[in-house]
Amino acid sequence: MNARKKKGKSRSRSKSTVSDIVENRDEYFGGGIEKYSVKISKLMGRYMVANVDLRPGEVILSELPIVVGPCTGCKVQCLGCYKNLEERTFTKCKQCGWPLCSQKCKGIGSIFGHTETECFILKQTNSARFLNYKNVSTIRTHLHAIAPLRCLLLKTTSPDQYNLILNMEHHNPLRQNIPEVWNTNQINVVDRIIKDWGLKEYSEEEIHTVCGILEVNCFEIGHDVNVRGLYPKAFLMAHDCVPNTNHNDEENYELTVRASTKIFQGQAITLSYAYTLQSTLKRREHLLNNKFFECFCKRCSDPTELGSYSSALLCPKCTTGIVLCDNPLHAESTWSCTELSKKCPGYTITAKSMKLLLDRITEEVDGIDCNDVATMEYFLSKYRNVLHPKHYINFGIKVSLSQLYGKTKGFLIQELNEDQLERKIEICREVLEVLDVIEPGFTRIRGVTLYELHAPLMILFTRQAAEKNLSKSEFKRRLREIFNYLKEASVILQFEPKSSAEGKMGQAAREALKQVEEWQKIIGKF
Ligand SMILES: C[S@@+](CC[C@H](N)C(=O)[O-])C[C@H]1O[C@@H](n2cnc3c(N)ncnc32)[C@H](O)[C@@H]1O
Repeated sequence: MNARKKKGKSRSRSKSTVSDIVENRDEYFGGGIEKYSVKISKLMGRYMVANVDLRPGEVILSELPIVVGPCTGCKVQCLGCYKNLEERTFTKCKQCGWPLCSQKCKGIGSIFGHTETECFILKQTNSARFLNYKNVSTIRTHLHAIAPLRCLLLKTTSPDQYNLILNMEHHNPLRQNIPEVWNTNQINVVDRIIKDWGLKEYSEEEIHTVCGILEVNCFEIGHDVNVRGLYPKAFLMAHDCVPNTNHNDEENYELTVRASTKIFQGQAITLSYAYTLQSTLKRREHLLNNKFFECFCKRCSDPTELGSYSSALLCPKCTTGIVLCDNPLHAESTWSCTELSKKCPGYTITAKSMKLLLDRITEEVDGIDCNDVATMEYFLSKYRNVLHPKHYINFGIKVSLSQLYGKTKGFLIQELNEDQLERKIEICREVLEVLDVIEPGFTRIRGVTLYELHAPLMILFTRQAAEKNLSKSEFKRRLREIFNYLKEASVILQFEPKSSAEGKMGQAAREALKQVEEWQKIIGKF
């Protein structure tokens, strides 16, 4: 699961209507000191609401996981630390024979790694005899059973934690009717545990339930590793396509959830289970197939996606009109030109044709090298009369360009000419305009984009200041602008892990800010 409206306007977008609230659930409510309480609605089940007004950046909760394990669809990983083992030499656990990065892996015997109990069970069941080390990639599917096994082992080692897990949503009745989901779990998890390993103390239904709980409630965590974690409280946050929280996890998998915007008392505390930079169609499809519910949030219900135009096309008939989905809550809905004046003779496209068009364009984008600035710019130009400038496909390209200008070979920041610096500024501003709608407030991507924006502004400023082309007031205005972007970037990025790319960017922002503050001392307050 993952994490955002303009500051100060959040109250109007509280997720649950009063009539939707059925009952208060106080069992998660720790003696009045928690910043949230749990309510239950017919639509969403249990969900968190703020007990007090929460400021952007404020910690809502911090907690260790109940269970950590490999994701489904992962590559072959170390059972202790989850390093990808497919592109490196590795070893087998001397006891149980399952893959490890080394006999000294720090995850051996660790509570969120390869525990003694797990090792004992995997050894006792002689489970490694099913692992074909001659064809390593075949081991991938065997790892699907590890996280479910870790949950099941809690039944004896920590019954309280097991009961906490069993209290989570599994959507068995819905998942049972999706063969790809149910049958895959039957083969990779249920049959593996019961038939191959002979662990008959668990029923098929119980194992399917645990699989469902992991699918519905896990957070994707870990740094440079493909890991999922089940947390005792954070799972209670409801989904919203413009969430109001952000989260991070530390080396020890501790998860910290912070408010990304102001959250008013009584408002739902939300995160996005889908990728916010995608279109409504894609997000809703993901939520239905992976989280088993239909999203009816304000963004999904609005053809303009709250003015972010993430799904909008340009009209091929009148060329100025915007083509939007007639009913975004129906995947099969037609799309029409919304130009109301007489300029457009009328344009409608079926859902099927729209899908074909977007699939073709997506294939083209997927073929672009992730460092190829020129081809990305060519793509934007090629589709300038087809895709709305803020369409999610264009937006993805612009996010990449906002970072590539100044960073990639041939486009290093000091090498950029004035036009290229202006282009970086233009793209960063366009990206921020959309982010202010779909990922507002203290969000990682806003922090990064603000930092990216300060850099070309600073270079242009120093070049022009050196040429003495600036009046005193212009000098101060430009410096103030840079200062403000840097300040916000450093505030947002201070919450990122120090060793991460974003954490390092936060550090760089703080250092650049100090330099600007030094100039301020010389030239006076700007
Ligand atoms: C991680 S759980 C959240 C906790 C869950 N509501 C409970 O009572 O255990 C995710 C599930 O909550 C429900 N849910 C969360 N957000 C929702 C939303 N915006 N609309 C409808 N259902 C939602 C869906 O059933 C989803 O599969």
